[in-house]
Amino acid sequence: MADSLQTVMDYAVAVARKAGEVVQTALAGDRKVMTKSSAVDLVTQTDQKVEKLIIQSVKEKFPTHRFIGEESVAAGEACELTNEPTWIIDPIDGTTNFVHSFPFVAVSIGFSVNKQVEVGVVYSCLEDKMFTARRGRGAFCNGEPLQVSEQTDVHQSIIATEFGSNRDPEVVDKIFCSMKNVLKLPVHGVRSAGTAAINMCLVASGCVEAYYEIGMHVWDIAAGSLIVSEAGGLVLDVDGGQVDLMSRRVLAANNRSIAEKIVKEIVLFRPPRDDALDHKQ
Ligand SMILES: O=P(O)(O)O[C@H]1[C@H](O)[C@@H](O)[C@H](O)[C@@H](O)[C@@H]1O
Ligand SMILES: [Mg+2]
Ligand SMILES: [Mg+2]
Repeated sequence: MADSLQTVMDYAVAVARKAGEVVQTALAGDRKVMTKSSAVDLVTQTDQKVEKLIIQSVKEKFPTHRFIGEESVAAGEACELTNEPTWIIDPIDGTTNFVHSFPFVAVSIGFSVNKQVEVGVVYSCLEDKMFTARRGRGAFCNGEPLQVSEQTDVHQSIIATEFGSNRDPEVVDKIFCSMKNVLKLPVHGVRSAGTAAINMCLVASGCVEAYYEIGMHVWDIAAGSLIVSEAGGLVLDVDGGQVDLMSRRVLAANNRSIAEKIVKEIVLFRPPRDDALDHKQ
């Protein structure tokens, strides 16, 4: 598999770039907005078109590989991570940004074998930044090596998180409570890029010390998780334990010292797992 992983990586980069071009072109036109799990969980025809393009392209080259794609799962496909080679796809991470032309939008493609992410590609289309990682081979942005921040003092840190798309009052209260706790540590700032994949690439790039979220999905974080760990960071559960990609909980941090401080401030809850949730809306 070692050499074929490079073939997978090269193909994922080419497909992500092609997908990014479609996203950019679509930004110039009208976007028909539909909703999924809630009134603020948005999807457009471009999300669906880009996902089809990625899956069709990959199937031509790797006909036996499996897929977990955000929009295919929304249409009723199983969200099951097996030991088989699997492409984990978010065609547009940051759909709300895309709808509003807020300029952080990514194509995220992870590739896993034995349930372990081996290749991660995040293409931040509007910045034209191609983030890539292969397990054991480092993380890169447009070919330049990435390294997480060396900061160990949480008070000198910027922390990224997201509001998600669940507007259940109890969940919103927990999200805000965690955010308030982090802000009051104090930290230099709290930020939301509006895309999990780009938040993770910001950790990998050393611009923010940590990103945490409860409620995102496996396709939001599969590629980014490898990019963070290959840039020297840690990817954990929000309770500080081992990350489970299907659990919809993640904490990516530059180092353990920062991670431990953030873990203490997060109000924990467990959304339904990706492999247990009925995603079809
Ligand atoms: O739906 P997209 O835009 O692919 O992904 C977003 C999630 O829906 C949202 O819950 C999360 O907060 C955001 O970070 C993620 O990228
Ligand atoms: Mg997403
Ligand atoms: Mg998406």
